[in-house]
Amino acid sequence: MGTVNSMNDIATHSVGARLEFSNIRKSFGNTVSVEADNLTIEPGSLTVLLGRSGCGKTTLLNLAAGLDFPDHGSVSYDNQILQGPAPATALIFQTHNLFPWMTAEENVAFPLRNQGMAKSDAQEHARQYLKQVGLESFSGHKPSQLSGGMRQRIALARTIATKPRLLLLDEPFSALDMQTRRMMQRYLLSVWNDSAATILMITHDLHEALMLADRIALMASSPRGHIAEIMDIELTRPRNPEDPAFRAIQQQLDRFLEHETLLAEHDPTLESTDQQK
Ligand SMILES: Nc1ncnc2c1ncn2[C@@H]1O[C@H](COP(=O)(O)OP(=O)(O)OP(=O)(O)O)[C@@H](O)[C@H]1O
Repeated sequence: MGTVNSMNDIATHSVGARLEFSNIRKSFGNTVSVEADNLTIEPGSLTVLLGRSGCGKTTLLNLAAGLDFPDHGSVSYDNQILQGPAPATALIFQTHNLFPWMTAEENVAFPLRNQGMAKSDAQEHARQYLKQVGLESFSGHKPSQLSGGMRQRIALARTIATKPRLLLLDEPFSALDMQTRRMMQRYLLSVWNDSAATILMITHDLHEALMLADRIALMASSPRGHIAEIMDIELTRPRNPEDPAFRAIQQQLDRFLEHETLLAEHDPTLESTDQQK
């Protein structure tokens, strides 16, 4: 579930957070999960992390959220080293984490009420955000009465309603059907345009990465979690998958992932570690 740490976080921030990973290394036992020399996520940017399964993407996202800490190096948020949960930050995972006993509207209103918003205002806001994800007529339904895709849309509405300065997304749309997925991508882009939030997102979907990102950080499996390359994606928006420039970058990314998969096939330590997950 998204977390926002202070009452002032609501609707008052217009500038996204700046993140900086400096010489970080994070291990679990003997497994190095992430090793990144330097990665800066500029305020208001939309960065996508790409890499094969098990290369350390989620670990990096957890470090950005301040839910975990590097063994070496540091993660800074607006030039302050993170020593606890990152402020004004929301996380969305593949699964939704809605409260099952609450209706869709109550779920979206809950964090707003927590931040001190009056009940009627929170309800009104919740209905507006549900409308934006096409679910206004389901505001009285409980999660169990809705499809997985609808629940994920409510989770996104609930998170966006809190107006985070940093939005961390771990494959948020991977469980959605293609049509809903495209709709959510458009919604995320409009939220990004309107809010100036900084977004750091993991996806395995190259099409999604190229439709959304203004930067793509390619993570390698060997050494695990190493940032192999950072690409600025300068395609004009709205993006067109038929654009030859779009397809050329997609092919380049495809080749990177193919190469990574081949490497992993020849490195049993990478495969066996993944299987432990
Ligand atoms: N809590 C943990 N305990 C032990 N090992 C872990 C832990 N978290 C991650 N790892 C290991 O660190 C490596 C990176 O995991 P991580 O989940 O960050 O990869 P990922 O790129 O997000 O993978 P996926 O795309 O499959 O979600 C893996 O080898 C994983 O097994």
